[in-house]
Amino acid sequence: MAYQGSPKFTHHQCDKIGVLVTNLGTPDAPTTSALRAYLRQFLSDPRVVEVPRFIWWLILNLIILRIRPRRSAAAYRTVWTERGSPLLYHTADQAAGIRAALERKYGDDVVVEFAMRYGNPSISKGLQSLFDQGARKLVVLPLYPHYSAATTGSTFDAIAHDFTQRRWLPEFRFINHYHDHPAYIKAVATSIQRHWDEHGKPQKLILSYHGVPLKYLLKGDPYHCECHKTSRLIAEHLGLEKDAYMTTFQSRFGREEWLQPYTDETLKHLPEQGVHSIHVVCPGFSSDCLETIEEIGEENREYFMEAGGKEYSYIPALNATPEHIDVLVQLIESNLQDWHLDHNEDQRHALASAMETEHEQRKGRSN
Ligand SMILES: C=CC1=C(C)c2cc3[nH]c(cc4nc(cc5[nH]c(cc1n2)c(C)c5CCC(=O)O)C(CCC(=O)O)=C4C)c(C)c3C=C
Ligand SMILES: [Fe+2]
Ligand SMILES: [Fe+2]
Repeated sequence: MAYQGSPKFTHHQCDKIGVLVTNLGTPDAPTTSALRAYLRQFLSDPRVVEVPRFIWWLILNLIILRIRPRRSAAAYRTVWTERGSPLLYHTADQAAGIRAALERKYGDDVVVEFAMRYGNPSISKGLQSLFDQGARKLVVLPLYPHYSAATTGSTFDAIAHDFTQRRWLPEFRFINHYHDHPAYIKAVATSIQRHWDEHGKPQKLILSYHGVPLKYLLKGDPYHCECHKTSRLIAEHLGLEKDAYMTTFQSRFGREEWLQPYTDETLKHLPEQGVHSIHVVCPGFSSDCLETIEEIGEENREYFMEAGGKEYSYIPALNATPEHIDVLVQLIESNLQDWHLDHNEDQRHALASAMETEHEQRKGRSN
């Protein structure tokens, strides 16, 4: 087994802290073939679909990958922009915002990259870039406020898998979740309040989260509980009574039962219960993407209006707003604590040349 080394390392370089910001990933293009490649990688992940491998291989290859890519490509075309997929450019903008903020404070002692769990840019590419820039300590921030084995857990797997191929591992911190972090709660609540200042307050606020199969909750995944906690904290922040808000779960996939209540079914029935004006916010999505822009912004709006709803609006994700960058920088900084940053250039060079000499002498001896 040949482990990948760090050939670019020199003793003159200072140890840097690398920050890898990750997100789910998105297809390279809104085409059937790009969707097939993306969905194959995504849906082959045993963290995402917990069905016995051989049975799932048959279902995936004989049914899903023959039907879904074309349908999903058409959906992606409705949200695609000049900068590509919204998920990709929002994540790129978030990383740029974090990089600028950390650079102001730490100069080039902290380096920042972003990567995607599925598709491009890959996690291994992001890590390689950080190591090439001299990172010897690493903070990974998956942009998922809520922990689920299917998302955060799977991101950890990808990092760990990359590490199994490397010779020199960094010191490593992994941000597990931030669903109840006061700064995150405040940022989401403030964005809702701002939306209300502009558009007025609706009868009900719907907090819609991406669903997962019910069996994941029953097996002990904390995702469901964390989503409910986020909703409660946001409602408390906004001073909402219990009947003024509701937590729902969207983006169901396949036939088995997922977390309930389902967003689409809920919206189809709210008007008959006397609720005609709603705003929907998706606190689990750190960036707008297909599942918010198309599914919540378009599809679910139609369900609600067709059922007799009168007013509907989607409150955008935090994306790369300064308030969101602040939250993410706070999360990262609290994970840098006690990591020594050597700002003293002279001292660093003196130490490095002493080490270089020693290194050369040792090499000389062993020749
Ligand atoms: C098949 C099971 C799926 C599970 C479990 C799942 C969990 C999960 N997903 C997100 C966040 C996102 N998912 C997105 C798209 C998406 N999700 C699934 C399936 C599962 N997700 C599919 C098949 C797709 C692809 C789109 C489609 O074909 O409909 C996205 C958007 C990506 C984009 O490019 O815009 C996000 C974001 C979370 C947070 C989660 C569990 C906690
Ligand atoms: Fe998903
Ligand atoms: Fe729960």
